Amino acid sequence: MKEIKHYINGAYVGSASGRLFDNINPANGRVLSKVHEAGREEVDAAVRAARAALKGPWGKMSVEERTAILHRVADGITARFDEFLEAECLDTGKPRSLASHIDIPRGAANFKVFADLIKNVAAEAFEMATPDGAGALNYAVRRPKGVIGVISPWNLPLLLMTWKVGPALACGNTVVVKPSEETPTTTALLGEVMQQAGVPDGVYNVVHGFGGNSAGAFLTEHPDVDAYTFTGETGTGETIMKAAANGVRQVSLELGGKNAGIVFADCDMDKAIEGTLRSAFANCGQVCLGTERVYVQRPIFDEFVARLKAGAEQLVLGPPDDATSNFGPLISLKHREKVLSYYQKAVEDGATVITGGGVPDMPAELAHGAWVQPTIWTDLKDDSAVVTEEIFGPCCHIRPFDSEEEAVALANSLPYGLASAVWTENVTRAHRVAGQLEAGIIWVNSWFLRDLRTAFGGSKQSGIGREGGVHSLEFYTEMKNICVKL
Ligand SMILES: NC(=O)C1=CN([C@@H]2O[C@H](COP(=O)(O)OP(=O)(O)OC[C@H]3O[C@@H](n4cnc5c(N)ncnc54)[C@H](O)[C@@H]3O)[C@@H](O)[C@H]2O)C=CC1
Ligand SMILES: O=C(O)/C=C/C=C(\O)C(=O)O
Repeated sequence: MKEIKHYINGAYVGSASGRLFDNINPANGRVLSKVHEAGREEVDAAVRAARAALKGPWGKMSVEERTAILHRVADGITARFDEFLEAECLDTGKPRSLASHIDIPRGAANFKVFADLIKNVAAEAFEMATPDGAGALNYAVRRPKGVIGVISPWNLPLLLMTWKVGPALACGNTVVVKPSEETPTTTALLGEVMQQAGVPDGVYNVVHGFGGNSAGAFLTEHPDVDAYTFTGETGTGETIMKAAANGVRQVSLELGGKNAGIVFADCDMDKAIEGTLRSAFANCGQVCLGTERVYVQRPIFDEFVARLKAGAEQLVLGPPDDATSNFGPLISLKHREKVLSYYQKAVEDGATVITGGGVPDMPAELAHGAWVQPTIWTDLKDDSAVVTEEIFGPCCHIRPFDSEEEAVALANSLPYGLASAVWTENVTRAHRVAGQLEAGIIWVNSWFLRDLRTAFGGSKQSGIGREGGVHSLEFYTEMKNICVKL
């Protein structure tokens, strides 16, 4: 059986404790590999390696040399595209069509974009007057923040991990990554690519394990990490923030959502249906930006519900190696329990189940997989847990509204504020509504259209800080003002 080891100081190493855990294929429940679980000892070794590497060749490189290496990392991912694709699909069960268009290409792009950005970004300068008339000149320089702890989730493993590692390395930092215990493989594989691309030892380190009382907690409690970047559940974000408060370390948190889609009667119905289908069901609903609450203006409500139902029922469930499938399993049986508990709650709360609501019949070889039906409900009250809590599954509740004000109030009614989608052909209304929505990302007549130069992150309990473009540079560098008296 294949073993997945930590990658520390440029070498793959096992755990001193010898503790291993199973990496399960969620499509069929079989064990894919055995993963070494890091103890404090391995986490400490990884942090020490990262600290030392800041003072080694990496810290002395020019921006040009560093960014040339990051381009080679991106090219290395592309050269081994099929290996990354296979690993990501086995770990997550997601369709190849999805991972080959989004996850793996973004893994490479995340290095190129930030390598190019760091070369071209200017820093500020201010001339100031002084009483003696000679003046002074202030100018800013950016310096790496230091050792960055990266804690990444399982839904878009390579994409979200490199979204943090790409800019962190472009800015000259070193990293210790703790990938999700559910999806360790592509993060481990990236170590080989880093080595071949000429990334010095200790710059990219990986420790495997779980969250609480395991590698995740050991990393966030480690006093020699300078900052943390995390994507995942809001509660986990709170725990990490508390740990980071010791020593006043900075955090960038991209957390949960319960995102609203608002569909006006003047929308282009074909586009709204296509976009809402993707936003509710892509990646089996396991995208933090996904739409779990759909508000539809009353004149088109029945037609919208009927068409979304038809679209959901056309999804083809199947494992990644089935080229006809476009809908995979959830990440694990444990996560399926959580999603099914909301399916049950919806019925208890009086929902009309428009489609789905349970576990599909799958062929015998997939019977132990984490399969669940795409599900649509109507008729729930606004305070039902199904409508207010993040489910992170392939499901949405559709509710009618009458006025624009009502739709905005409903969308803004929860403590989350990650993303929203607005569907209307009225440009004035689109701008007006987008301006009022309390969310970090608003899509108008689209969903998951990503320009990596833009600010990305959540408001309210959906996160702290923004990454993307220059915002990533803000987080991953320390800006220093130098004031020269002339
Ligand atoms: N992208 C997103 O927004 C994601 C949201 N979720 C949400 O979170 C729910 C629970 O899923 P989990 O995998 O348990 O998410 P999680 O937020 O607990 O896990 C994400 C990462 O954090 C690590 N982690 C967990 N506890 C930690 C701790 N105390 N200290 C340091 N690191 C820790 C995990 O090992 C993993 O690498 C899901 O049902 C979903 O609602 C989960 C994954 C991604
Ligand atoms: O950076 C992106 O394009 C995608 C981000 C998606 C998430 O953060 C998520 O699903 O957790």
